[in-house]
Amino acid sequence: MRIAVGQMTSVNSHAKNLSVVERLARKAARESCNMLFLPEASAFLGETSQETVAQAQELDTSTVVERFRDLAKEHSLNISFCLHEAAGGEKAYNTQVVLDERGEIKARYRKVHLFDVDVPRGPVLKESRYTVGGTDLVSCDVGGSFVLGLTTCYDLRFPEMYQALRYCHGVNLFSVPSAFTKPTGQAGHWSTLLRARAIENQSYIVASAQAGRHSERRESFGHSMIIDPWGVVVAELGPEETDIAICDLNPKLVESVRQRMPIDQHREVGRAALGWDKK
Ligand SMILES: O=C(O)CNC(=O)[C@H](CS)NC(=O)CCC(=O)C(=O)O
Repeated sequence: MRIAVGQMTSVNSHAKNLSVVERLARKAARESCNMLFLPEASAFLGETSQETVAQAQELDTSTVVERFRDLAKEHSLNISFCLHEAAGGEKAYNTQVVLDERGEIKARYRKVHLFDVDVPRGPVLKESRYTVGGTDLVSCDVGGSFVLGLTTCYDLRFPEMYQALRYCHGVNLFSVPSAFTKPTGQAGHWSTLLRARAIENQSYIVASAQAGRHSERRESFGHSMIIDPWGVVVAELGPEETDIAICDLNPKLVESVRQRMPIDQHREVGRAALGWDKK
């Protein structure tokens, strides 16, 4: 399966973001990719929480979702993208959607861990002010040989979520669409945690990131990457560019890493204390 990780600088306009997404999808299709992964808030990145909630979409009736579905169909491309989904009342879900190559919704994941953080030398962000946290772990089959585990941004700091997806859902590929802050990215958290999740779960990681300046008040770290199950960064984008990077995923590499280093059989605490097991 050939995949593309897409990077962009979303703003508070569906139309502007969709025209960038169209460009990335066209390029991914031209490069014979089967799947395109887009960052958190790929459809809309609000400058205020009120704006984000006001623009939240209903998946079933949204014309924005329809545009993504048309793109998937047109290019015969599986697409992972993110938007805020209306939750009723004053809040929204921070949702990742996976479309198949016919444009059908294959999976919907509502971000579980909300970023309520006073970032050292950075902004104070309080995601829970406008977002309702999800409660379900979500995975889906992609490309025949892969089980994709859906996670979003700040989830990256909660390794137990990745382990639950690996051991209970049989995941061997994780998506981590993100809008990582610059200070936490510059401190090395982004690449270190992504590589750790890949190594400890012996799985591919596709981390599509927002990049550069969205508005006067908001900037993201960029550096989208694809990491293989041995922890090697096999594709990476820069701090600001809008582009895709490509990788051919090899299911045999997952198998050989897991066979040579069988941590699934050695995880004494995981099995005894947590009771997680393979599906
Ligand atoms: O709210 C939106 O419009 C889009 N969502 C985000 O930007 C989210 C919540 S504020 N950002 C993160 O989770 C950053 C995590 C991070 O940077 C870290 O863990 O260091």
